[in-house]
Amino acid sequence: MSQPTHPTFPAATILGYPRIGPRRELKRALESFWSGTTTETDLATAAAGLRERTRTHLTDLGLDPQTAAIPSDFSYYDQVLSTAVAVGAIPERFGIDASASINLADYSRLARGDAETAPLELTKWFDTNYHYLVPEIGPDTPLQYVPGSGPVAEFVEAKEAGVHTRPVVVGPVTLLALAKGTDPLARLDELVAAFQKLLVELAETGATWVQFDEPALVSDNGTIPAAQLNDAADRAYRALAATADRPGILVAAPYGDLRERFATLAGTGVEAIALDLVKGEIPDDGALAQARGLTLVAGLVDGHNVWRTDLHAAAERLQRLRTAHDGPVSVATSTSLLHVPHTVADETDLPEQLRSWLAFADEKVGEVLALTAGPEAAAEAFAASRTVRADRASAPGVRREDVRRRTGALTAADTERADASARAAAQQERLNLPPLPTTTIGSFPQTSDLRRARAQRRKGEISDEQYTEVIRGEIARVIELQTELGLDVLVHGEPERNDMVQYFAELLDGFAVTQHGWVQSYGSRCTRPSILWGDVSRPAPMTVEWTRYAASLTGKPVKGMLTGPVTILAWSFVRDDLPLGEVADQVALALRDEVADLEGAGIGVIQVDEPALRELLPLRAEQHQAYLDWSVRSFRLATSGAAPHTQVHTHLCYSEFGEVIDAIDGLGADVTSLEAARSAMEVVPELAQAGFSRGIGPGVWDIHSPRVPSTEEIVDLLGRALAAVPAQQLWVNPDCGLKTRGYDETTASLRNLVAATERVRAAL
Ligand SMILES: Nc1nc2c(c(=O)[nH]1)N[C@@H](CNc1ccc(C(=O)N[C@@H](CCC(=O)N[C@@H](CCC(=O)N[C@@H](CCC(=O)O)C(=O)O)C(=O)O)C(=O)O)cc1)CN2
Ligand code: MET
Ligand SMILES: [Zn+2]
Repeated sequence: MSQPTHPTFPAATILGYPRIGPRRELKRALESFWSGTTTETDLATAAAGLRERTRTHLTDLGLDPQTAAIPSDFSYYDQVLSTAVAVGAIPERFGIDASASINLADYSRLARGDAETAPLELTKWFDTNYHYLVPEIGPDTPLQYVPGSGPVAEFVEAKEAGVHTRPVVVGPVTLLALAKGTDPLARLDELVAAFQKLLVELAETGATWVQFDEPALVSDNGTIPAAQLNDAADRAYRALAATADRPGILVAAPYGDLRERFATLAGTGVEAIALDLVKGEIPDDGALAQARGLTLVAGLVDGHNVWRTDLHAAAERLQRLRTAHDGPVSVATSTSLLHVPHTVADETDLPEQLRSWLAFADEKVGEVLALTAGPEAAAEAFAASRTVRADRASAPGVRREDVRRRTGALTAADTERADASARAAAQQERLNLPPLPTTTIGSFPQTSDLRRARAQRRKGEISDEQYTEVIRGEIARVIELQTELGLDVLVHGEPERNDMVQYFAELLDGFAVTQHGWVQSYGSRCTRPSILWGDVSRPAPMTVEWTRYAASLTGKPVKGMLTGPVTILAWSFVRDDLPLGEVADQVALALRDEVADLEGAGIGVIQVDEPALRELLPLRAEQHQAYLDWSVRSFRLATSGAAPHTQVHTHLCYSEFGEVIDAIDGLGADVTSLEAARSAMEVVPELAQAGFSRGIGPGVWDIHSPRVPSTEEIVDLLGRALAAVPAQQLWVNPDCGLKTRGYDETTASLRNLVAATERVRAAL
């Protein structure tokens, strides 16, 4: 069989670019479409404008507009959803014709659900704070390529605008590895057949290269056993490579190391493989021998963090790869730039020195180009890279002896509390809670009034005193609402927090925050990850006044609310010059002081959220234990200064808990609330089997959807939980905080939650 020939792969490229827009244009366009303020055409026009801007901008930054160097990787909501839709993998319950192009209302319905239909499940994308929609692929799910799909339309749009792009889709192995349903892998051949049609259509429209993202191949955390994954990669790419008329195939493996799967892919007939050389290693000579003639795309610029690249070190590795590999070597980012903000140039409020250490998406394009040009041609960039690294190493605040002395003096005793049953007795005596206590996870709806007040304070339009009054007014309203609803453990509602991590980062030393550094978390929702650049300490209490005020308004217990060390690290850009465990200890000690101050203010229940505990779990099994050791230890360090009669809660969400069940137990919290509603409480028996004996609050209300759960539904969920754990262990709460919900559904749902609890209590 004659191999198709393909134009040379571009020397410099990126694996993807942020699609939300430098001022979150896509967010605004989506949200106004969803609210009915604008039409589908308005949304499509806004998106086309963003894509046009991206192509022009990347061209201006120096990527070649003619040789497939510019990726076309747009998605209205999520790239996994968009790929699933392109191959027609749409669950029947949505009543959508999977063989035709989907409209944006239906596309949105898959992501968001509606009154009758539950949306696709949302979960974490590898070890990032990005969330994808879980494809549902069972034996009967339709799988057929939809002609004129997103990747083709986007390629054609760019071509007509004079830019020859490289379409990016999620690869077949990753799509199935992430899917739920009975044995998704059994559908591999049909899925590959659908992708073959995509390849043919792309070739017909003139595409020369296509990128398949296959991050599942760098992980062994998935549900598919390693051998099967390797075999699937082999089968899928042999078949794709055998497609008669097709573009060149680049398989990208971001977030880790392909290991033995590199040789597997190399043997399939694909033309190019992109390696994450930030997280992974250069393949050994034996593996490279099998890749002779292939293009290797060296991911040397970190797509997942914001520090400027050490260009000399990267150039040295590039040279090593060029020497060892018999074939072309290109330069790229290690991952899509989806995880970093657009540009440092917008951050005019950052201290100049810190700013000089950073590279966001646009600056990373410059680094890729400098590496491609080499140390001589790009002498200035190389010199600057050296200067800023030296400057960073010696800058004040990066290393603080007071902070290092305190972490250096820690002992095992600092992570131990009194015996759990003694604690439980002391807490019950103090709190006197009914069986099945009801509570919420912390935040109440973030209204536009609150966000506006924060924006006004930032611009100096209202004073700090006026802002404080707005927040106190909201706290009083939220306390009154919870009292009226009859909840048992109240919260202040977190109205003062722009974000559960950024809020703390703004109050801790060692962090900086950005003005425009928005990064997509899911759909239209974004965060501005903080930058943890130096040693961390707490100059003053951070939450005590708000909590004390809330507690002064009620006789019921009010839960203090903190974000845990692991989550603060996971949702920030963290310094790369100190082991994560040491950074976590610094953050934990700051939180430990906050716990002590909350206790001092008379607060008897304190929740330390760790929703990101699972997120940072390494993608390779042999690294799990070391991670769980430091992460669990840092949580315990933050919380174990609490007196026995202080009830410590924790909260986890947004993931499959299976692999971290023992770690959840290891956190040692008196009460643990977890997301559970969509999975019908399956985590409760898992915890019970693992011997978990402290309080459990499995979520009974899926707060990611506007649907109000009925009283009967909640009674049913509580019944399932009670089948696995004794009543005295069970708490009743929603899946997560309510900040993204409105007040109507919040009030109605909490009313049903309390009514259901009363019904179940009466039957105990
Ligand atoms: N960091 C983080 N990661 C997380 C979560 C989380 O809560 N935080 N939760 C999980 C799910 N992910 C989520 C991520 C974002 C949001 C979210 O609601 N984000 C908000 C922004 C939150 C925020 O930073 N708000 C700021 C800024 C708000 C804003 O847009 N201000 C306007 C002006 C406002 C006005 O005039 O009305 C502006 O700057 O232009 C504030 O409240 O102060 C959004 O996209 O809309 C929710 C969940 C997992 N990962
Ligand atoms: C993503 S976990 C959120 C926990 C936080 N306390 C809240 O209620 O919003
Ligand atoms: Zn949560």
